[in-house]
Amino acid sequence: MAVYTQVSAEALGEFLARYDVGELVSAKGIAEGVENSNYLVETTRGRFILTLYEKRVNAEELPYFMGLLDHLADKGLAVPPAIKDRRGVEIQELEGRPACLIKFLSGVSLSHPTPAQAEAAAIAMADMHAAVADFTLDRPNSMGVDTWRPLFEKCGHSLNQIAPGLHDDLAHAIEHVTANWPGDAFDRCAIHADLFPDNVLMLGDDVTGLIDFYFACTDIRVYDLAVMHSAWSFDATGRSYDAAVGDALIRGYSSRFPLTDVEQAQFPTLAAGACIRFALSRAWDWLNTPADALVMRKDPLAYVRRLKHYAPDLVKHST
Ligand SMILES: Nc1ncnc2c1ncn2[C@@H]1O[C@H](COP(=O)(O)OP(=O)(O)O)[C@@H](O)[C@H]1O
Ligand SMILES: N[C@@H](CCOP(=O)(O)O)C(=O)O
Repeated sequence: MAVYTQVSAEALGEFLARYDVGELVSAKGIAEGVENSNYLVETTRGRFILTLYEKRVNAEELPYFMGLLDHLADKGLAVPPAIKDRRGVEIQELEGRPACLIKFLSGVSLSHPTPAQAEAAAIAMADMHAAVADFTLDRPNSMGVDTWRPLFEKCGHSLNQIAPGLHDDLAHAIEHVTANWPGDAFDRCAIHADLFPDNVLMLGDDVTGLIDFYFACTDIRVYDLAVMHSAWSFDATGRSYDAAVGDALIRGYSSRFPLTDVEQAQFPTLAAGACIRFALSRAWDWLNTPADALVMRKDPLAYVRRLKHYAPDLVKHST
C-alpha cells in the first residue's frame, strides 16, 4: 500500500478547482510505491497522478525535484512534471501535506525486464544525463557515500538480527568501498539514484516514462548506472545474476556515454556502493517497521547477496 493520507472528496474537489483540469470524476489510491501517498485522479479532461509527500520527502527539497522534472520535460523526455495551477503554482498543500498534481504517463513497470527492455531503459537514463548538462540546481545525495557509516552505526548490532554476521560484513564493506570510492576525476551531474524497474514505465520495448525522482541528487554520473545495474540484473532474492540483462544495460548506456577505462575499472566499486546503500536503507526499515505494518518491508539481504556478486571478498558471514 502507499496511501498514508486519506483525501476527502470535498478537499480534492476544492484542490482541483485551482486548476484548469476539468471536474473530478474519480480518485483511487495506488497500491504500489512505498514513500508517498499516490492517487489516480480522473477528471472530465483526463487522468492525473495526485501525490501527497510523506515524511521521507523534505518539503523544502520539492523545488529541486520539480525543477528537475520541468527541465527534463521541457527537453522532451518522458518524465512526469507537476501541473501548474491557474496562478502558475506547482507545489500545493492538501490534507496538511505538501502535494502536487502530476502528469499521468502510460505504460507499466516490469517485474522481469528482458535484455532489450533493459537496454532501452539504460538509453533513457543516458538521455536524462545528457539533458541535465545545463541544469543548474544542486542537491547533495541524502543517501550518498558519506551517509553510509552514520546509518550503519544507527542500525548497530541489531543488524545481526537480520542475519548473523551482517554487522561485521557491512562494517568491512563500508570501510573498503568508501576507501576506494572514486574521486573528482569522475563526471558528476543530476542523477536519478533510484532507477529500479518499478520506476521505469514501458510499453513493449519502449520506455514511456521515468518516474519517482525523489532521491535525485548531484552525484557521480556512472553511479546512476551502477544503481540501475544492481537493481535490474538479479532475481528478486539477489541470488541469481542475469548477465544478458547486465550487459544490455552497459551496452545501452555506453551507446550514449562510452565508459572510460577508469570508469570500467571502478564499476564494481560503484555497484558495491549501490548495494551497501540499499542494503542499509532496507535494513534500517526492516529494524524499524513493525512486521505487521501496512507497508511491505523489502529484504536487505537481497542487496547483501548482490554485494557479494560485485565484491566477493567483502561478504563472509551473512549470506
Ligand atoms: N506520472 C505517473 N504516471 C502514471 N503512473 C504513475 C505516475 N507516477 C506514479 N505512478 C504509479 O504510482 C506508483 C507509485 O509511484 P512512486 O512514485 O513509485 O511511489 P513512491 O514514491 O511512493 O515509491 C508507480 O508504481 C506507478 O504505478
Ligand atoms: N528502490 C528502493 C526503495 C525506494 O522505493 P521506491 O518505491 O521509491 O523506488 C529499494 O528497493 O530498496
